[in-house]
Amino acid sequence: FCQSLLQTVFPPELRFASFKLLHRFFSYFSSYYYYDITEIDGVNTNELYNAVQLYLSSSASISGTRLSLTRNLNSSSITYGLTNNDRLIDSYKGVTVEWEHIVTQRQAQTFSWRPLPEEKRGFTLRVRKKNKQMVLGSYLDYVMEKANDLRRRNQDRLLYTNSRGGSLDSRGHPWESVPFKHPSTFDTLAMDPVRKSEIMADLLDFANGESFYQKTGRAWKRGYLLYGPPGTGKSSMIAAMANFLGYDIYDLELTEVNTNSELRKLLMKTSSKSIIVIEDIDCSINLANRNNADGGCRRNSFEIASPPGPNAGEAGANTITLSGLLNFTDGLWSCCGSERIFVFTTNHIDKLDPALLRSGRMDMHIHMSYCSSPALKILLKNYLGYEENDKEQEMLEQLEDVIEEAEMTPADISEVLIKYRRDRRRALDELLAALKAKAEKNKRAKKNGVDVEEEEQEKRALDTPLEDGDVQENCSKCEGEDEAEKMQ
Ligand SMILES: Nc1ncnc2c1ncn2[C@@H]1O[C@H](COP(=O)(O)OP(=O)(O)OP(=O)(O)O)[C@@H](O)[C@H]1O
Ligand SMILES: [Mg+2]
Repeated sequence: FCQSLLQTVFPPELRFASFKLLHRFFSYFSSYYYYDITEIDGVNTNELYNAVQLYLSSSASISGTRLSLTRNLNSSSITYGLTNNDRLIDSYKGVTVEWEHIVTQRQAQTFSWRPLPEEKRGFTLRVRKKNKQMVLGSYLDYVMEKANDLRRRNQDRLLYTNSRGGSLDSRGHPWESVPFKHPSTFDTLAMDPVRKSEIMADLLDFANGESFYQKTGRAWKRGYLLYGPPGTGKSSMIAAMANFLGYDIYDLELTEVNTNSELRKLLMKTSSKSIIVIEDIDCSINLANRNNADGGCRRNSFEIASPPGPNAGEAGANTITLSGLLNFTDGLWSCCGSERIFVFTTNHIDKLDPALLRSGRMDMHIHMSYCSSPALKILLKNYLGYEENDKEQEMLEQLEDVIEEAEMTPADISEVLIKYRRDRRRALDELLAALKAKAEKNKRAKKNGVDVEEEEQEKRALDTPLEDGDVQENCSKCEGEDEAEKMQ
């Protein structure tokens, strides 16, 4: 009755004006500002709405009473969202703000090119007047940044390969991507724990170092060289890095790339927050140490050795030079994107030119070596569920006595543990026997001056059955080149 009375006595304009006056009056005396962030801004989606939804999802998952659950395409994680009129308190650098999620029914729609959703959704941000500047400035930037980070982490990792060499597909992309779900993490990686935490700290420093790189005027990139015998965990380390940082991986097969400009196109099409990997760099780059006329040694010009091209007649080296690669990794091209990690792996660090190894290129050299005692404990724990204070303590001591001399790779040790994983005692006995046999062999070899590693690789190469047209590859896949040429 009152409402209808009001409507008859006061015309709509007067009512609207008085509401506006009242609103002004209250907001003048209120100590808060209110900011509305609607989901649809006109006809476009409001990016800030999505970012707030994602940002609050992490805290909502903890304190929200009624949540909406979503899972995006290509993601294995669930995102929690606030539902109708739910509110959340957030604090940032000592400032408290309140978020409220408002969901209302949309008035019946007149014709619209893009039908709008039935419900009108939005957030209202309540901020103390004195904190307005800080909230509208760094707080909202922080929300956007956290939301981007969450979005990336929620998305599954992608592995990009340049299987087409450097040529572009119909969309102008030189890379092909597949979902990358590699189980390797720093927990599963068997290596010295001290070294492992140094690497993780270095990676975090890099990922959180945007302002440092800006301040020092350095390109926001970092190079890691993983070196060591086959089967020591170099590729596993790369997967662990990607999972640890939530970065995608670009597996760059240099021998598929023909020219420096193709290489540049490939590298410029990589996204930030990614790891660019060149495995077995000593095999992809043929160290051609050329002497110039007067016999002096010109700066090594490296040509990429490549097996004959797709057409039988095409043979010989590509025109990519290592300096072309270094020009990119050195940052000349990092203008097109930052926050990139380069990882080169090799079985033979001694074959690499110091120019490649200097800091600023390969900033951190990581030696993935034969299994040590601390690494063995990690493998026993991961494969057999073995804990330090288990009753087989005496057996562990016997293993530790022989592990260094045996010089066995984690790959070989994992093989023994996998084979007998259902019978822990048997696994430990078999492992001890294998370690003792290897240590014995090393001792004999040292006495006769034989390089066991080389011998093992040749044995492995001979054991691998050759397919038709397959080229025998051994000794870190590159020394065998002359044998390979002979066999062609
Ligand atoms: N340090 C390690 N920790 C845990 N597992 C390992 C480790 N090293 C090797 N492995 C096991 O051995 C297998 C081969 O390891 P990986 O491919 O990482 O070796 P690699 O050093 O890259 O060898 P290559 O030089 O031949 O490429 C992996 O699947 C993994 O299960
Ligand atoms: Mg590898």
